[in-house]
Amino acid sequence: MNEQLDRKLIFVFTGPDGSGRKTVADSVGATLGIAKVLSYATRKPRPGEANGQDYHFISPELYEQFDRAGDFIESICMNGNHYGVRGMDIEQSLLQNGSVFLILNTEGAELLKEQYGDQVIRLFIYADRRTVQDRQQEAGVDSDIVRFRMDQYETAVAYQARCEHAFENYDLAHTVFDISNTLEHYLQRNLVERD
Ligand SMILES: Nc1nc2c(ncn2[C@@H]2O[C@H](COP(=O)(O)OP(=O)(O)O)[C@@H](O)[C@H]2O)c(=O)[nH]1
Ligand SMILES: Nc1ncnc2c1ncn2[C@@H]1O[C@H](COP(=O)(O)OP(=O)(O)O)[C@@H](O)[C@H]1O
Repeated sequence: MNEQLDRKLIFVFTGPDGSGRKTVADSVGATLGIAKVLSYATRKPRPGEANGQDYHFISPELYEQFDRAGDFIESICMNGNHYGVRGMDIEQSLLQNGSVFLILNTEGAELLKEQYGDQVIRLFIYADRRTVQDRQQEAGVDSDIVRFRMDQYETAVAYQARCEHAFENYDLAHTVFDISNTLEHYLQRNLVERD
């Protein structure tokens, strides 16, 4: 990757499903004016979700086409649905927008770190098991999906040790404030280094 892109940062929000990664990430992104790089997903949008806002919702055929072309820098299959990020989207957004953020499960966070090294800052978002389960149930997530996700809870929590930062998420405003402060330090340091 060229030197200009090297200096920009890729913030990856990760952690257990239901911990609040999307909610927190979108709020931090809006607070700091950082652009989101969206994943492509073959699942159907849920009520309230929009194409181009939550995911690029695409058909399995188009997903397969991108996959065969080698577009996905990382890709997973979960509950019969495919999710992936195109490397070209990350690089284009870094060029156009400066630093960017993504929301990924722990495997995706690890693969991005392997690929982009020091440019990737992993932000681990967590809450206790009971809270995470209750939030998903309240949000109307299908009970089979909640069960599947809770089976992965301990494995996901163990990934905290590998992340650059970890933030508990109980009081949303507090979480967003803490993370925004942390990221501002990175962004300012990069500006100074560039002078
Ligand atoms: N590795 C990877 N994980 C992803 C990607 N897009 C979404 N995910 C994660 O895949 C899991 C399943 O997503 P989904 O059931 O749709 O839940 P959502 O988080 O409510 O969208 C979640 O943990 C997502 O964060 C991706 O491109 N790569
Ligand atoms: N701090 C919080 N307090 C209460 N509810 C929260 C908090 N953060 C997120 N939520 C809610 O929890 C649910 C899961 O959050 P979401 O951002 O979708 O999690 P994830 O992306 O980690 O799966 C959503 O209904 C969201 O509104």
